[in-house]
Amino acid sequence: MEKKTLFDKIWDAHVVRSVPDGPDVFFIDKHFIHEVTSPVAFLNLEKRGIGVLYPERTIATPDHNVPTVDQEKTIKDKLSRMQVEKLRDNCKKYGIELHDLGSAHHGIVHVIGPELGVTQPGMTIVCGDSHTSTHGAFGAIAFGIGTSEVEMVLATQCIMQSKPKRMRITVDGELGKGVTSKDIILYIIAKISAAGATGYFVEYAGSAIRNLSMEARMTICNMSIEMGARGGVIAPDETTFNYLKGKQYAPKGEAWDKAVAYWKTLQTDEGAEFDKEYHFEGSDIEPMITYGTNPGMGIKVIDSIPTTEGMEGSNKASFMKSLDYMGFAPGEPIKGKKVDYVFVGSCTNGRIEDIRAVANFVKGKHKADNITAWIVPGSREVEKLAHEEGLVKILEEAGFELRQPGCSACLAMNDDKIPAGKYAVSTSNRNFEGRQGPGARTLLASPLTVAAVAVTGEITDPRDIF
Ligand SMILES: CC(C)[C@H](C(=O)O)[C@@H](O)C(=O)O
Ligand code: SF4
Repeated sequence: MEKKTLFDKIWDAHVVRSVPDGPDVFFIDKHFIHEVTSPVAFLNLEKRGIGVLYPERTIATPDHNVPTVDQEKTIKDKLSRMQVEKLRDNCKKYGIELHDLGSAHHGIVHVIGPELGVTQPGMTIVCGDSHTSTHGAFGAIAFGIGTSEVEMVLATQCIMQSKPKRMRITVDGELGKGVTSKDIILYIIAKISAAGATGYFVEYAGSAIRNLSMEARMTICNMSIEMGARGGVIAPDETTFNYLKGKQYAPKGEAWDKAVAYWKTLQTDEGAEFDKEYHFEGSDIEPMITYGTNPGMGIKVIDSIPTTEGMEGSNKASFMKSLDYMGFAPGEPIKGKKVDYVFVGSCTNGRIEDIRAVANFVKGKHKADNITAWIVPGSREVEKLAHEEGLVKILEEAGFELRQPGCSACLAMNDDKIPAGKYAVSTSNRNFEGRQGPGARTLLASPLTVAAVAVTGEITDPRDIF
């Protein structure tokens, strides 16, 4: 029998039509939409007089443009208000489930999908958003699409896709103290570069991955896109089933047993071939941080920024441009650099385990005077749990400001911006120029490292202050 990868099994089960040498026509099980990339898609549908084929397969939430204070009031920013209102109108018109501001399951689209149990193994999931890759943590094929594809999915529940190449990244062994899944993915991207997986769909495997919680797995799949991959996937297992069991949209009763039996087949067959393989050792990974302006420019917190030795021409020029933007010099240690802001949030690390990790770390401590500390839950559900578990109290006593759910300072599309020239150590996934505000300087790290930075006011190895 043909040996298949997990990715191929799911892909092949969703091909509606194969065109020789052309893209496959591919069925989409679930479609998430938000206010940024859906309005034009709906507008075009309307112009063409086409409806939404399966409204029950689409789920909506406003997340990017929303303010994270006073969400119950009218949105002040006109463009943001219009976008959120458009989303509301479109959902109403086409009968699409909307998790609106203030409702029990409002939040970042990639946080609420798993939380509701909409995201399940074996599914194909798309959204007009690159970090749709997050959902791959459940053993689903999930990837970001453009606005014209959003339109296509709304109208036909299908898209046309060429099959990507297959890559497997195996991480084996134990992780050291203070090392989190964010460090694993920052380490991988630093090793293979921000373009290292371009054209591939990545499967993450190995004992270090298997041992991670669902939330930690989501952090890894979330950042697959930051190394150019189309998406990332992790085979479902007991951790996945336990997470999903009882969730609102998870199958129930007999349907659950049937689903689990199928989900258990979603493994890469022994001997199946990948186009490219990487192996890493968990024990080589240490707390990581980025120093430059793409997520591949990462080092261990204890390391120095690379020198330009061996770099030439445009590589050297872009490296220096990046360091100039960051206000850093080649070869200098990153530890001890002064920081102005910390941001805990986003679809990478805005879930309850992340907030727990930060709260446990800062309990009984206080943020440094030079730090503004924002903590933004990924969803209302996360916010609720953080209150119930007493985490909000701990964080507020430590000087953190709790804001309402949304993308917030992950990207400068709403009011939460880092001022020009200021340094922010952030649990999000992108450190591009201007990402957190014009001129803002972003360093990506794990929630634990961010907590340590909040307490000392400078780049710190979390292992130094456990
Ligand atoms: C606004 C949206 C289209 C964008 C994306 O596709 O990822 C955003 O979520 C991001 O993280 O940059
Ligand atoms: S939290 Fe950040 S990365 Fe995630 S969807 Fe929002 S803007 Fe994109």
